[in-house]
Amino acid sequence: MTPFSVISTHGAMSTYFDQSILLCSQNYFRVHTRKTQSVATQSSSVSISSCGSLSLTSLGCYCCCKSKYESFCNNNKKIRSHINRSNGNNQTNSVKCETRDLKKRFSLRLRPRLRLLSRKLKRVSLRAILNDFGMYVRKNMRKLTLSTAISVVLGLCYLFLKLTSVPFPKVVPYSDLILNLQSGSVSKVLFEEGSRRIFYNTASPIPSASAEDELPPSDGLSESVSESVLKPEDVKTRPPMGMEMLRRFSSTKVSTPVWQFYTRKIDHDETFLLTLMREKGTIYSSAPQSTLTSVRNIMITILTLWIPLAPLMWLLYRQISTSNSPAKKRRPSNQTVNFDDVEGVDTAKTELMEIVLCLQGAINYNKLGAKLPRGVLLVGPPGTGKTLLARAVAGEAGVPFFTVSASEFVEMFVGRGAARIRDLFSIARKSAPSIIFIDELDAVGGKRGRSFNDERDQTLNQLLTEMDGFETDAKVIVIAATNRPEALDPALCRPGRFSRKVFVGEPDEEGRRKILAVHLRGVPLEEDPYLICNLVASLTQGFVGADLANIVNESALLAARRGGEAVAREDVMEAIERAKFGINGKQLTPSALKEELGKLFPWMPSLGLGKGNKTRETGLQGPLGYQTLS
Ligand SMILES: Nc1ncnc2c1ncn2[C@@H]1O[C@H](COP(=O)(O)OP(=O)(O)OP(=O)(O)O)[C@@H](O)[C@H]1O
Repeated sequence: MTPFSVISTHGAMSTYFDQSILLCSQNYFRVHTRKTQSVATQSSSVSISSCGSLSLTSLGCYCCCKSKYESFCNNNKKIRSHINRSNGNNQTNSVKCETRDLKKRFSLRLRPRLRLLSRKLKRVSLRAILNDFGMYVRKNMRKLTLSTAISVVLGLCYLFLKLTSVPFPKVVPYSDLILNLQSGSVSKVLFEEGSRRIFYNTASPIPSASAEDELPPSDGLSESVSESVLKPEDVKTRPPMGMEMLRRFSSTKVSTPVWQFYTRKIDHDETFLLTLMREKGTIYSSAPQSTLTSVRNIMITILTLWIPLAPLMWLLYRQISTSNSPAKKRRPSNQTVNFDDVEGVDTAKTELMEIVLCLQGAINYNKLGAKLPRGVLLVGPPGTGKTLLARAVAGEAGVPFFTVSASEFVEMFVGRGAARIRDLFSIARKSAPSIIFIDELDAVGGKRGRSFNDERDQTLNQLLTEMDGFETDAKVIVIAATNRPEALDPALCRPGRFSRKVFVGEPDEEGRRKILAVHLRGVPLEEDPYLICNLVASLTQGFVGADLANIVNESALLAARRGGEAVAREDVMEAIERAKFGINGKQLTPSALKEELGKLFPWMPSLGLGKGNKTRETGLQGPLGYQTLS
C-alpha cells in the first residue's frame, strides 16, 4: 500500500499531512503542507500544490472537512508509522502519481465529451432544424439570391475560361527569333494585329504532341493562321466548337500550343525582320486577335480587377443609394410631449403657441394677408429645452414631426447632403401640414465660403432653396435649434426663411421651480414637493432645464441606492453637489477641489493654482466656473 492511497477511517481523506496548519475563517480555510498532496472530501476533491493554499468557499464543505480533519488527526499516528514503513516505495509512488495527474490533465476526455454530444444530438430534431433553416432562408432571401447569383456567374466565368483555355507558347527573347530566322529553322511566323506579339514555329517537331492536340485550336487567332498554314482537309475534319471545348475540358493531359514560340516586336525593326524572312523564304502572315481571346481577356480583366474592387463598390453604392437616405428611413414620430411639459421658457412658449394655432387653423392669418412663418429658429444655451419645445409644438399641433440632426446631412460625397435635404423636404411636403425639426443647425448652416468644403456649401444652398420653394399653402414649418446663432449664414436668417428667432434662455428661480415641479411629478418625495422645489431652485442659480432634470434623476437614484422608499432632502442635496462638482468621495471644499483639478489639468494657469494665488480661494466661484453651495 502506498502512503497516498491510505484510507482514513471515514474513507474520505486519503493523504498524508506531515505538518499542517488549518486556518479557518467564516467561509474559507487554508491548509499548508510541505509536500504535494491531494485532499479528497466526500463532496469534493481538491488538489493542493506544495506549500500551496486551499480555499473552499462553501461553509458546508468547511464543516465536512473539519470533521474529516479531526478524524484524520486521530489516525495521523497510524498513517505516520505506515509512511515510515513504506518510505522506500515513497519516491516511485510519487512519480506514478505525478504521471497519473499529468495523464489526467492532458487527456482529451473523449468519453464524457462524446456522451455530452450524443445527449445534445438526441435533443435536436430534424424538423426543428428544417424549420430554422426555412426561417433563415425566408429572412435572408435577398442576400441569398444575390450571393447565389454571384456564385453562379463566377462559376460560369470559371467554366468558360477553363473551356476556352489555349496553351500558351514559350516566351523567348526577340534575338532568338532573329537567330532562328538566320539559321533557317523558322517554318512560319504570325504577327498579331493591334499588338506587338509575334508567334513563330520552328522546323523541329513540337515535343509530346498528343493526338488531341493535333486538332486546330478553338482560338480564332490560331484558326486564321492555321488556315493559312494547315491543309484544307484538316479544317474540314474539325469537330464542332462546343464538342471540342468539352473534350478540352474533360482532358487532363497538358496540350501542346499550336505556336511553339512567342516574342515581342522591337520598334523600327520591321524592315530588317521582313527582309530576313523573305530572304530565308519563311511563311509569314498577320491576323487580328480572335473574338474568343478578346472575350477571355476582358473576362480575366474583370475578374482580376473588379472582384477585389467589389467591396469598395458596394460601400460606395450604400453611401450613394437614395434608399439609404435618412428621410426615407424616417417616419413621423408620435409625440407625447405638450406645452405643459416645458416650463421656465414662457416667452418662447407663447411665440410657438401662435404657430400651433396657425397650423390648427384657429387663427385665420390668410384673412389679413399674412403668411405662416416658414422657419422658427430657437436660439439658446445647451439644455434649455429647445428640442423639447419643438416636440411640444408637434405634440400640440398633432401633425407629423420629422426630426433630424443637421450633422446627418454632412456627407463625404459631394451632392449627397443636398439630396438628403431634398428627400426630407419632399416627404414633409407630402405629409403636410407637418413640422421639420433640424437640431444643431450650425453643422450645415455655417457661413459659406469660409472653407474649401464644397459639399457643406451645396447642402446649405439646397436648404435655402427648399425653404424658399414652399408653396404658400403647403403648411410645412421648419424649426431649427442652435447654440451658435452668430455662426449661421446670414441668408438663413433673412425674413422668409428663419424669420422668427426665439431666444430660449436660462430659467430664473421661478422658472427653475416650475421645471423641477414638472420633473418631480412622478417621483415620490418624503417632504412636500413645493418645499423641495423652492430649496433646489434657490440653490441652483445658472442651472438649465437639463441640469434640473438630471438632479431629480440623480436624487432618485441615490434614494434607490440606500434602499429608501421615497426621495429625501439629503438625496436631493447630494445630487446638487454631484451636479455642481462631480462625483468625488473627498470633502469638496473649494481649495480641495482646486487641488484636485490642478492635478488633473496642471497646464491650465487659468485655474490659479500657483501657491501665491489666493485671490479666488475664498470666492464663491469655483475654479472652472462652478458655483459653490456656500
Ligand atoms: N424648459 C424645460 N422644461 C422641462 N424640462 C426641460 C426644459 N429644458 C430642458 N429640459 C429637460 O432637459 C432635457 C434636454 O433638453 P433639450 O434637449 O430640449 O435641450 P436643448 O436646448 O435642445 O439642448 P441642446 O442645445 O444641447 O440640444 C429635456 O429632455 C428635458 O428633460
